[in-house]
Amino acid sequence: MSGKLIDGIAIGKEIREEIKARVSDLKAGGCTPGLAVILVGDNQASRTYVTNKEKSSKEVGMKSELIELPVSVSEEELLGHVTRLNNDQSIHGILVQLPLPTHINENHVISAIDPSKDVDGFHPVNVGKMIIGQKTFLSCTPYGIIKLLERTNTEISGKHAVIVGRSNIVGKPMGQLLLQRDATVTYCHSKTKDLAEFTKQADILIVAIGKTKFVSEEHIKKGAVVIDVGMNRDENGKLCGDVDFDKAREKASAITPVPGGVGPMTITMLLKNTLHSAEEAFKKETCTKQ
Ligand SMILES: Nc1nc(=O)c2c([nH]1)NC[C@@H]1CN(c3ccc(C(=O)N[C@@H](CCC(=O)O)C(=O)O)cc3)C=[N+]21
Repeated sequence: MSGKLIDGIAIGKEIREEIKARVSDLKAGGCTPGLAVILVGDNQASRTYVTNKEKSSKEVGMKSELIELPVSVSEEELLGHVTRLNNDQSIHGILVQLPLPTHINENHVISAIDPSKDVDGFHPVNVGKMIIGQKTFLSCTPYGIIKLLERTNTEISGKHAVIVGRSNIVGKPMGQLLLQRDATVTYCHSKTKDLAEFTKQADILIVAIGKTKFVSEEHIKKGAVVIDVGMNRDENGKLCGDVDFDKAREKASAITPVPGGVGPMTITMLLKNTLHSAEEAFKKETCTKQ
């Protein structure tokens, strides 16, 4: 057996076409959705993601503002930029690219973003709303994975979802979103004993640990849907996931590749959240005329 490929590029493109149409409606009403991205330092990987985000936002007709700050920037100065963007009516989404240099407290920065512009869904208020099922910005990667499952008609209700990884931005919110959709959820992490015993029970296996080809056929139940959130570089500098794709595909019924799986969906959901924020501003008549 060879599992079906879950094509994040194609599904992302479909959703971005829908976003583009709605952006065009908003612009016809005089409101241009605006996304601001703050990039601190010059980490090459971060720069690549940020460039992709800018390109994609322009493609759907949004305004994109990149604020580049030196690695030596103080927390106070960074917070000053956040405050300025909070008060800028032409900006509907603010993203501070993580990780930040160690002399800056990430929690301070995330908490300073106006929750109504927190298109990453990282602000404690939005995380809280997400957990209790209130409408809010959902963290882009887990949200994108839900869309991948929905658009491939993967049943979630009653299924056993096993999440490997418990980060605040992927693993934890992922489990909550699946729980809301009536999955039975198991979290595994670096201290889990006998990982394969758990992952082999998964109908839906989500892997977000950041270790190249860590998960392989011995971890996977026949017919499982496998979602690879990993973004690693192998010894040749080639982008690869946390899952040994070729071996895992033999057992999976469907699987995401890296690249071309979860990554393009993350960016798409960021645009969707930004659109949403602009639509709310438009309704409240606080979206400035461009
Ligand atoms: N505040 C914040 N929000 C984020 O959403 C955020 C962040 N910080 N820090 C870094 C991570 C990483 N991330 C990715 C987004 C898209 C791709 C993506 O599009 N990947 C392509 C390949 C890109 C390539 O070729 O290098 C793919 O998988 O097909 C990857 C990674 C968002 N992040």
